[in-house]
Amino acid sequence: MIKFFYTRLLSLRNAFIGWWYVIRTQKNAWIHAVATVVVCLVGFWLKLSMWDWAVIVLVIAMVWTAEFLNTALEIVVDLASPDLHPLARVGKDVGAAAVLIAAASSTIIGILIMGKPFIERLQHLWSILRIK
Ligand SMILES: Nc1ncnc2c1ncn2[C@@H]1O[C@H](COP(=O)(O)OP(=O)(O)OP(=O)(O)O)[C@@H](O)[C@H]1O
Repeated sequence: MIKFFYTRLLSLRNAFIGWWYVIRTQKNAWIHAVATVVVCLVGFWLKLSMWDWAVIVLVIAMVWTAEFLNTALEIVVDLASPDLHPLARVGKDVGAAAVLIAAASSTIIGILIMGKPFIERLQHLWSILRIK
């Protein structure tokens, strides 16, 4: 039983090492991190509903998952094919496409959920400033 929990703890530790590797080495991950913080701050500011948050968390997780899998793919491709190879290129390009699709669709979903309330909030603020 103790061994079971110990090995689960080790797995968790490995997952965090992988997570830190992505944060440390992938420039795209820095963009995702900034986008994640900005989206969460704006979401709190707009007081999004529970369901809106559920969708936002889902699409944020989708982008991060795509980035993590793409990084894993890049590393395995580099390991298997250190020299240039057309198949290695296709493998990496397809991985990059997955991140692109996740990021683009998340942006659209973010705009659909937060676009209208964000503009309404700005208009509200603007009307308060004009009265003063
Ligand atoms: N071994 C290879 N053989 C052929 N083409 C490759 C190889 N490695 C990389 N490429 C090409 O170079 C591109 C960039 O690959 P690289 O490994 O530098 O990814 P990256 O710059 O880290 O990607 P990202 O910007 O998504 O993090 C790939 O999408 C692919 O088109």
